[in-house]
Amino acid sequence: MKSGIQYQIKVIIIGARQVGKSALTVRYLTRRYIGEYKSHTDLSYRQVFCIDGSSIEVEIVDVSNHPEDTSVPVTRAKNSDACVVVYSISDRTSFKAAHEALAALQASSQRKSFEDDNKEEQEINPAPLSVPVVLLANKKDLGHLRQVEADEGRELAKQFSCVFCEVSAADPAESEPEDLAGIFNQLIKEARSFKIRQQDTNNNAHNNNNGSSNNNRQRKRSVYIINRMLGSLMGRNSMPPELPSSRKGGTSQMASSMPNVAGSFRSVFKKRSV
Ligand SMILES: Nc1nc2c(ncn2[C@@H]2O[C@H](COP(=O)(O)OP(=O)(O)OP(=O)(O)O)[C@@H](O)[C@H]2O)c(=O)[nH]1
Repeated sequence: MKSGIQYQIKVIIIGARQVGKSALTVRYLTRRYIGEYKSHTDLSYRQVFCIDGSSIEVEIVDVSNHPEDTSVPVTRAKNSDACVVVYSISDRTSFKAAHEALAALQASSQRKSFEDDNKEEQEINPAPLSVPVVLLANKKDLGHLRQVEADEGRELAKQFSCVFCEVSAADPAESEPEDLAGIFNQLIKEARSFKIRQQDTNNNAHNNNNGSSNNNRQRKRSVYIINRMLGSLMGRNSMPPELPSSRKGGTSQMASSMPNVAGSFRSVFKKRSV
């Protein structure tokens, strides 16, 4: 990390083709509106911001869509710290694509938490999105061509617990209460808090793992001691006795024929195990 930089945040902008992803990114970074962008590759912008006294290097990746592919390339959102999903209010297909993108993001969050959480609970309460997400309905200035109502966007955002805003890269006066810069800054702040929480969780998990490997080492040592004691009680080449199983409600053949040894085994086990 460069000196003076406290955090690095990667924000991914995804959405269907021609919804204004580049126009919104450039509007945020330069406060200007540039009408035409011709690019078939992802555009990456880096800028250092001072937000709430923290120096944050923000990388914004404006994800390009393959001209023949109508789906949103959600896999690009992997390894990002925040995500902006864009659709155009004058294009219902782009709204549908945004819905699919949010569902795919949620599915990938769910897969991640399935690996270590209670699966039944996950089925009842779907996992929240794994990174902070904002849903932006762009081209608000094109009200006369509107195909998607603001309430539909709001409802969709509610369904996926993300922030929603109708904006216009072309005409900022059309944006909802917060300006575009306010929305992006809020998202970056949220991503920073998210990252800090995640680092804390990882550190705790790491410490717990160290603790359990120490326990494992101690457990191995106690098993070794038990084996040695059994060896001296029964002679080197004898097989260790089976422990009497209280669950089965009976004693093993070996234990009943050698009650003293079984008793010793149990007391040794109790004393030495951890
Ligand atoms: N009226 C209006 N037009 C917009 C707005 N934002 C973008 N546009 C126009 O929409 C078209 C597409 O804008 P881009 O920013 O290139 O959209 P994109 O999503 O990056 O496009 P792809 O890279 O093809 O996926 C351009 O002609 C822009 O001028 C807006 O807020 N209002």
